[in-house]
Amino acid sequence: MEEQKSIKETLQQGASGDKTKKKLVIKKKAAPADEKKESSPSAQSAEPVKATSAPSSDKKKDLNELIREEAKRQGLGSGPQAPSQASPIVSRPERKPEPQPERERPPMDRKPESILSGDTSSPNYRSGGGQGQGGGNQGYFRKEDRNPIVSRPTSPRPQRQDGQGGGGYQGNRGPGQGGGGYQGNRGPGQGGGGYQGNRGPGQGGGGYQGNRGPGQGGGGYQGNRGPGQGGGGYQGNRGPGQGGGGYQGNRGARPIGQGGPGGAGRPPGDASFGAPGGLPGAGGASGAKKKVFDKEKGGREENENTKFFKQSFRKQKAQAAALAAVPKEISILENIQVGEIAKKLNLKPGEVISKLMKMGMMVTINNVIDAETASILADDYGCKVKIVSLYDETVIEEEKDAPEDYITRPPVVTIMGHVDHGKTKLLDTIRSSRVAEGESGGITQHIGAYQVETERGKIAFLDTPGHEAFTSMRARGASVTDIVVLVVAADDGVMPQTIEAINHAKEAEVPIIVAVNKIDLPAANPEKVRQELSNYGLQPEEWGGTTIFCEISAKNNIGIDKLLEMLLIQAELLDHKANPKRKAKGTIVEAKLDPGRGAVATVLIQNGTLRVGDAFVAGVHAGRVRAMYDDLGHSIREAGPSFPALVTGLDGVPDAGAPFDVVIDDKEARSISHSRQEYERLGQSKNAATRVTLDNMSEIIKQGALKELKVIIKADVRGSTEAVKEALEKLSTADVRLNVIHAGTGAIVDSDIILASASNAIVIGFHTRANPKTVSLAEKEKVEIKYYSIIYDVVNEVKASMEGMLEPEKVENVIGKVEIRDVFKISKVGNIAGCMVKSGKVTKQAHVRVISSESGEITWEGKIKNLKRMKDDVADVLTGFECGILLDGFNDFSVGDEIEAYEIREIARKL
Ligand SMILES: Nc1nc2c(ncn2[C@@H]2O[C@H](COP(=O)(O)OP(=O)(O)OP(=O)(O)O)[C@@H](O)[C@H]2O)c(=O)[nH]1
Repeated sequence: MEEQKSIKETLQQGASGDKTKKKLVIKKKAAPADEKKESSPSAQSAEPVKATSAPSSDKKKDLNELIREEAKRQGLGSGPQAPSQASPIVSRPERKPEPQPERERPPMDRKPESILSGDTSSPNYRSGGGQGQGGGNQGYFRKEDRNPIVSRPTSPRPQRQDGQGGGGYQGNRGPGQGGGGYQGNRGPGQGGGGYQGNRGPGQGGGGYQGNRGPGQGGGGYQGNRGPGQGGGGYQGNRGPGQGGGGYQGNRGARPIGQGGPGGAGRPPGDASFGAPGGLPGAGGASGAKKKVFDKEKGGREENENTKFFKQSFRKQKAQAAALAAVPKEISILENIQVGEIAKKLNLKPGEVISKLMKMGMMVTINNVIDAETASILADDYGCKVKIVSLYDETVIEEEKDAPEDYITRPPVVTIMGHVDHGKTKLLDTIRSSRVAEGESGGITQHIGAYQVETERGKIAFLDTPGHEAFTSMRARGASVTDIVVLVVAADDGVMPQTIEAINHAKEAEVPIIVAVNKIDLPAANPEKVRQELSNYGLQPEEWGGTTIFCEISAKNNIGIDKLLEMLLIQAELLDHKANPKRKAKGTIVEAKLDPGRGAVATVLIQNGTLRVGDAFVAGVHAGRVRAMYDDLGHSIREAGPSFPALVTGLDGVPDAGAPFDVVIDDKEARSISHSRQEYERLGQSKNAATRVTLDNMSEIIKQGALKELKVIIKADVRGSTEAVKEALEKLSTADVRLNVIHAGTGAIVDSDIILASASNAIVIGFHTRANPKTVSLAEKEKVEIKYYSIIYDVVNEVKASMEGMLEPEKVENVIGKVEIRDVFKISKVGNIAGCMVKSGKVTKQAHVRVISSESGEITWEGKIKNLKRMKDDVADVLTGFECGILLDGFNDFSVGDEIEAYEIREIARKL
């Protein structure tokens, strides 16, 4: 009773504004141990009936009376009243009594003053209305108590779904609900304590909350309300979109979207306690409490709670809206900037950045992520990622044209086959025979492609060594060839590159015509070729298959006409059409920087007609046709479908296989070129991750992503090529096949790199090197070139790589390049190379290799015996200085050869 007295005193004092006795309330926390026990869940659990009729009910009665009394004193009325009455309590909804258990009065720990003053900061704040408990603020409990208001531990809890927490009676509910206090049957996503009526999903907050629509949050008493409201404190019945803490009356009269704690007589959105908008007469009473409320800690909490609820609600709402806007599929390049993918996903960059951070990636808006990361990210938003090429990403809109304008165009033919089987000779024979037929006039020049005219019609040939043109174009996703002529030497039969060519053609779904070449040779065995090719799915027509075989001799011009005829018959069957009336569209066959004319490109027109003056985009470059030539050097004004034209007027050298499109004007051309260059820059780092190297090989094998290790071997002599090839092929295991896709002699050249790039292969140079241009191409394409001089090293290293047991890597660091400008023969000493250091430096201690200026091959490797500058022995000589070099045991060098100086460093492998 002493305690009750204290409370009463407190209430009275609180109402009169005297704050000196507030400490009395705090005393409540130190309630007698037995009383505490009674109200504790465990005690209630043991004796539920007793618990409900325990002395606490007396306390409750007294307390209720006190509160009513106080409420009356303040003119707030009691019990459920009509909303028209000028009292916040009056405006509470009438609730039908829920089938609730009897309640136990909670321990009191809040300051009554704050209750009376409208402080509903505690999420557990509850005010009655249901169960005939009358109006007035009644019942409050500490957060820690969880559910002191309704403690029915023995009441069987109705079945509920996952994610529900909180004590006290809780009706059937959906998932994700938490909070204490009585809570009626509710939808998912609700949290909060205190009595909460039947509600829709997405509600949170504590305290009494009437039956409400979805999306509401906030603590304190909140009447029946429309959707989208948040905020704490007492809030009357209101329209949608209103939030705010503190007491807020019925807001029917206020505009939608009000927030902030309410306040007496304040305008909407005012951040303080106020009167219910639209309810006359309440302003005075509530306004009197304003000061108290503001100074109370509870007020601050209220604001914080309100802010929190509002923020989290807004966040949820924004997230839901954002998710709805994410497309089902996006297309990206292999690499994409964070900002760019956010744009494509219709999300804010911040959202994407935080998602990536959750995935363990610290990124900024400008960072680039790879396609795999992008896919995982997009997948989280239910969006699929399609990886496209640079040119797909910057598609140039197709011109609409009439079907009746389409006419049959000449076929485009690529010649492919194994090395030395006669591809070049065949092309030469076809071309020279035509030139000989009297078409000469201009200066014949090699432009990489040409058209020939036969009695039956025209044929365009791509005049570049088969694999290089075909593969580089395929590597860039271009498909220009209609028919492949597979040249197989009748005396040699099917060889690795023959098979490679078949596979390339099959992959590109291009029909093959076989030209069995060199039938003039005595060793020719065309039947054997037929037999061998049958094993690769090329059944000759005469054997009941579908493949046309032509026996020819490119050298002696035998069977060439027949071959051309067969090509045209095949073309008729394919019936490729094009519209010469539309803007030109084609593919770059080859391009280079011409000293006199700048960048020039051979363009194979695939559709439309190209004219001098047309603005165009070629790959990542823009231009305007300044001049055009045919393969004979004749200046031409226009070029129609299947015509290969040499074009000048480009602002850069495009890649072979890049698309060529005529656009409206220079401005459009420059704009497309600019975006492509941007995308290209972003994509530069992409290859590193996907290319196979000796370092990452075992990891890729382990991931199961590598079933076949492709290798290109280049060696100084044919014997070495075969030996290395044989030794490497033996390394094939059940899991990984080692496939030498190309083995040749001579220096490593661009076409090796292009093939390696298209096939994801590594290049092995055995006693041979790549020239600087090829090295930079390899760097650009991220193709690994490994040099060896001992076959044992090649085998061991590749084997170790496949098994993931690499020794520390010996890294060769080229420190300088020296050109031999003179050779001095000195008897008994040997030949002294009179040199100029072209780059870096040469040191006495360095390893050196001599590279032949003629073949590009390494002719010797070893150490320097003597390094002299003028007459002095020196330790090193720097760029731009002359020096004399005596090699340790090698004299067979010539003027023009290069000496490469290098160091060898050992570094640990990073697998
Ligand atoms: N006897 C004979 N020799 C031929 C014939 N066709 C080509 N050759 C010879 O075979 C050799 C190789 O011919 P190329 O045309 O260079 O062969 P390729 O397939 O283009 O070779 P790569 O460009 O190295 O791939 C040359 O010496 C030609 O003269 C032919 O029909 N008969």
